[in-house]
Amino acid sequence: MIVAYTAADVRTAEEPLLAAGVPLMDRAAFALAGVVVRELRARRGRVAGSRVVVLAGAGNNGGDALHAGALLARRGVAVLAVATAERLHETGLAALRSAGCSVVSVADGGPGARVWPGDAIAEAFTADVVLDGVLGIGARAGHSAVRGPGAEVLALLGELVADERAGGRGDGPCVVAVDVPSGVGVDDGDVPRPGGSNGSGSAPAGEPGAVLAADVTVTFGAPKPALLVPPACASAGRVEAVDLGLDLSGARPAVARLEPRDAAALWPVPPRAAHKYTRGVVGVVAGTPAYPGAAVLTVSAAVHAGVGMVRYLGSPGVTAAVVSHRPEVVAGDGRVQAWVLGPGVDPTDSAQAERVHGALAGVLAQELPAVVDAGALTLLPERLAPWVVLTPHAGELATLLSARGEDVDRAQVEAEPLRWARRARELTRATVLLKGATTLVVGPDDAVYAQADAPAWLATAGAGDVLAGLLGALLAGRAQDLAGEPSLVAALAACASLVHGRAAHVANPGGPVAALAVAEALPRTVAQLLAS
Ligand SMILES: NC(=O)C1=CN([C@@H]2O[C@H](COP(=O)(O)OP(=O)(O)OC[C@H]3O[C@@H](n4cnc5c(N)ncnc54)[C@H](OP(=O)(O)O)[C@@H]3O)[C@@H](O)[C@H]2O)[C@@H](O)CC1
Ligand SMILES: Nc1ncnc2c1ncn2[C@@H]1O[C@H](COP(=O)(O)OP(=O)(O)O)[C@@H](O)[C@H]1O
Ligand SMILES: [K+]
Repeated sequence: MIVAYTAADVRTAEEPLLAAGVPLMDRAAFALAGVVVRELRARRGRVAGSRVVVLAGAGNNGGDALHAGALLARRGVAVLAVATAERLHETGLAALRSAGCSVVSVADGGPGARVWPGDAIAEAFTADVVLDGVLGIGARAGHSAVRGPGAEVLALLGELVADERAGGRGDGPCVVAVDVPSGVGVDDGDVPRPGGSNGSGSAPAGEPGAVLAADVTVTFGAPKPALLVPPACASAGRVEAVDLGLDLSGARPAVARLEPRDAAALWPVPPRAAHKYTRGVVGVVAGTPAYPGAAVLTVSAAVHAGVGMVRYLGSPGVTAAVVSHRPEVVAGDGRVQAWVLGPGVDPTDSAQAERVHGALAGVLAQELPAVVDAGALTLLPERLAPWVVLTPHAGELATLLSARGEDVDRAQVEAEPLRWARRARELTRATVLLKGATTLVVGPDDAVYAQADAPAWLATAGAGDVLAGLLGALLAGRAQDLAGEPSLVAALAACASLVHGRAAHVANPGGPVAALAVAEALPRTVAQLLAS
């Protein structure tokens, strides 16, 4: 599991080490320089003779970058530091100068010759590596946007680098972010607008913010939430965490990301003496005559995920389609350990709406775990419970929140997904799984998971139905454990997202996938996870 800690928790953990004179910055800079050396070797085939531009802000983040620059210079790299502030980290600047590097400044009164931002950008864009050490965890929450001349350099260089990457020429610089890409909301993953503020001013997904997107982020002590949470995580590139020996055992992880071995440990493997009822029964209310396919996809996923039994409830016509596709399915009501409610359910279909309401009453009264998706998201009572997992995409979350008095649209949810997923959890008391390229889960006690396991090929109609069926099977399979451990529900939701994403890879590595193929890849995916 990868766990991220807030800036405040990392600072608190640094304090005793700094007080004891542990040279944390030296460790950070040494590791940072090591990553740059590896990137230079891999991308340019050499270290000595390469060019590195260090963008350095006023604080310790700049200090890390300057010390790393000095170490690189001693290995024959031509290093130019560009100061984005009037004053730079003192020992970092001294180390850089004594290693023979040049320093220029885009800030008035800064060290070295004053240069225009355009000149600094030209130097950076033609370098082999750019180190982004403008701002780290010193960014103020809610106001993380870089201020001053550094903002212009980062924004324009960011645009050039993005264009170059999109063109696929491969001759632009490798961008290495120091600790975090400068300017992101460290704890919430926001990306501010160019020249703007955070919050409602955040850049909508897809638009560039004033952040220089990194190829690699070298993060110190522990990953920070922004490296896992969208939209900022899209600017982090590969994340390399450097162990500084911080003791974070007293701190609560702010965000977690399950890895395959975690998912394997969470997966319900039937014991020798299992029978279908001990393995769990999942009830599915999905599909309407207008959307029969959603029912087929949901039950297919549940069957392939390996549940003890699937019971299906729907109109006679849809039931016939379901059973003809999946003869394992049992049609009609009966006892279940978990429910999946809503895929392909048109809320105006009174028969299905009634089944959803009936199931929900049992869910709340008997503490039965449930997945609530798509059409059923508009059929909910005000308050739910943590064992209910809502699985909206951004548009559905905006609708759900708007129905509860929040003034928010899809673009705003995409700009601040963690904030709005948390708000939905607060308002409904349910566990919230917000689907996207990175899927967020916010569970009881505000536990947050961020999973990014899927290829973009998974963004296809019906993929959400597969996730709902898969998660329902998982909840049914672990229903007994859930009763005594409500926080498990969020971990299981994250686990389902991981398995779903990996199944898309397994279904057709490197190419397009159909939703049904993802469901059919589940048995192999789970087997691979359990074997690894
Ligand atoms: N402690 C250690 O030994 C270790 C620390 N580590 C490293 O230190 C980093 C944290 O360093 P930090 O605390 O100095 O904060 P940092 O991110 O450099 O920014 C503060 C400076 O930026 C300025 N500034 C603030 N907001 C701004 C804005 N919006 N736009 C522009 N400027 C802004 C602010 O100026 P002010 O606003 O106060 O005038 C201040 O000068 C951390 O990320 C990690 O890299 C690791 O090496 C481990 C060892
Ligand atoms: N860019 C992307 N990369 C990876 N996965 C994605 C991306 N966009 C969406 N997904 C995933 O694809 C699925 C789409 O689900 P959903 O929007 O509910 O589709 P549908 O309602 O048609 O089934 C979700 O699991 C989501 O996390
Ligand atoms: K930085």
